[in-house]
Amino acid sequence: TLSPYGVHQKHGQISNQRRQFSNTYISVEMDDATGVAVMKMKRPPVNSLNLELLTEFAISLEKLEIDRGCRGVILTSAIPKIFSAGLDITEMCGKNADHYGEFWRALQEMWLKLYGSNMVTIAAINGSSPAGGCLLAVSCDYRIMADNKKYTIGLNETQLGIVAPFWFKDIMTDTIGHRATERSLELGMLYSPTDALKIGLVDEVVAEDKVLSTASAVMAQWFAVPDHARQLTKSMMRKPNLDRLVTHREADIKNFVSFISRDSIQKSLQIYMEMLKKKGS
Ligand SMILES: CCC/C=C/C(=O)SCCNC(=O)CCNC(=O)[C@H](O)C(C)(C)COP(=O)([O-])OP(=O)([O-])OC[C@H]1O[C@@H](n2cnc3c(N)ncnc32)[C@H](O)[C@@H]1OP(=O)([O-])[O-]
Repeated sequence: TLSPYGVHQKHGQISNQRRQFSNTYISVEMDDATGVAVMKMKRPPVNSLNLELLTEFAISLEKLEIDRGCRGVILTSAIPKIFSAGLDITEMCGKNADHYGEFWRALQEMWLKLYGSNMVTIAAINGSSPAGGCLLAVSCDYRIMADNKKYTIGLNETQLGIVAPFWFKDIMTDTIGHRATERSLELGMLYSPTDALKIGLVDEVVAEDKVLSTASAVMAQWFAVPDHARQLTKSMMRKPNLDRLVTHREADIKNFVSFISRDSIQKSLQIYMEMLKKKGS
């Protein structure tokens, strides 16, 4: 009952169809022949992660997780030149404490689903990927970035006067090591694809038009390993980080809400937003 990619039989027959579902900000194309879903973020102009996008992201992943035909997800962007600009700064500015709490909880939820997924997750980074965009990429099993020196990736939070929480830091440390993370996070560094490859922040840099095809080829390699063995290994590697957030989830929300509500932090974010708008005009 297994195809060459190990696709399970569903409803008694192997289906050879592409299925699509689309929300406002996320579209998913599921290929039943390969067991691979391509999940695209589509929130112009820069795929900034607002509450709705984060919620749709978590729901879409959950749907794929329970879909027995789906073994892997390629995460990418429908917007040229931008993977994701990270958290939507307007969600963290001028709102009330309840809103900040709800927003942070949605971010945690999305991350627990993505980082904790049983599926093979591959980030096809087809554009810039700062802060929360980098978090998405680093939470996947494998990262392929488009070779364009205008694109950058990294956790640049300190440049905005804000601080990446412990769970961003933990997975960055697991990816590039303690010393590189310390320097990178303190300085809020953004790396070109070549530099990101050098420090191991991405696994491969390929021509822009080869990002998706490379992701499919890498997926086939990961599918060659029996699912149960790969999944148990992934869980063994990632469980401590997942447990740490689950255990400290409420404290993490409280911490974010009190930090982001400070006048000085609100001022920093406003100045950063004005700078972004000036640059764009
Ligand atoms: C608490 C700790 C955790 C925090 C984690 C985070 O992720 S913090 C987030 C850290 N993230 C960053 O530091 C990334 C900041 N963004 C950038 O560096 C660049 O936008 C870019 C390189 C992603 C794209 O460059 P480009 O030249 O292609 O595009 P452009 O620059 O011309 O922008 C177009 C429009 O989008 C707007 N807008 C942009 N980003 C955001 C946002 N995150 N949110 C909201 N809005 C945003 C921008 O103002 C402009 O609006 P306008 O004027 O049309 O009304």
